[in-house]
Amino acid sequence: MEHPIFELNNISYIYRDKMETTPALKDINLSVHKGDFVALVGPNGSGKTTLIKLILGVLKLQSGEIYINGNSLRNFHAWQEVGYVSQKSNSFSKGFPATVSEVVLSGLTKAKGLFRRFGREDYRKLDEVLSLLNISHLKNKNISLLSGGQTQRVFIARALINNPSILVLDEPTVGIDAKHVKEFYDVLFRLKEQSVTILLVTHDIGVVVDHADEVACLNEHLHFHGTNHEFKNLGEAELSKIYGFPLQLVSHDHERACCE
Ligand SMILES: Nc1ncnc2c1ncn2[C@@H]1O[C@H](COP(=O)(O)OP(=O)(O)OP(=O)(O)O)[C@@H](O)[C@H]1O
Repeated sequence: MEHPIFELNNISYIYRDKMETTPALKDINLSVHKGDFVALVGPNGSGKTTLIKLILGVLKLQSGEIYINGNSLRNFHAWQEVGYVSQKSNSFSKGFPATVSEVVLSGLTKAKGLFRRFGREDYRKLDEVLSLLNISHLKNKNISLLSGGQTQRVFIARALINNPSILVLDEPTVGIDAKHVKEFYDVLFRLKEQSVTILLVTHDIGVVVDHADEVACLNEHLHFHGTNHEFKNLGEAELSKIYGFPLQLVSHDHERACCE
């Protein structure tokens, strides 16, 4: 098997301030391979954001190692390899005077620096990602005029314009209606076909298990990491143990939903 696109080895993290210490992650080991779509799930306060901040280099590693494409994060500079779409992307556009093209091209500043001019290859790449996300027709539109689902695609395109090996998405379907949630998963499916590795943080476990290849369940420890089929077969007792309250996966209308 190929070596993992990213690998977490014995990651632990504790928040410390003058008053208290809060353990957030304990001994996390996780390997993700090229083209995998992994859903990272867990209850509130289970360490998902902390883990993402460590992967994105926003928080400094305290113990353990993270490798991206075989390179240790401790001396990692190739941040254009890691695309990130935050939960807040949807609210970003309100009143922001920029076109879709400008927002997507701004994703290149990670690689090119703030004041570099864009060249022919940049515009070719822009057209490619807009087409991949079916938003070519919105190219010259002002971002503030887009719907939530369209805005979300623009920010995915912005993350993809650097050709990242990994795309990290933090709660991307919050505030998006059912139709756009479906379209969103269609987009992820297309990205997967292009061998983009996806790490999706979500509370929406009922929907995501039908789309992701693998599910990783966090609650300070990594309680489970396996295929979506293995996750669906977890018993009520195991799920409730991870979440800390009674929980089961139920099916209706061919979709699975998560209920207390
Ligand atoms: N800056 C911080 N200072 C101190 N403790 C923190 C800080 N950020 C998070 N924590 C604590 O670390 C633990 C993990 O938090 P984290 O935000 O990673 O969880 P999460 O799974 O992303 O939660 P949610 O689903 O609610 O967004 C929690 O106990 C939280 O209170």
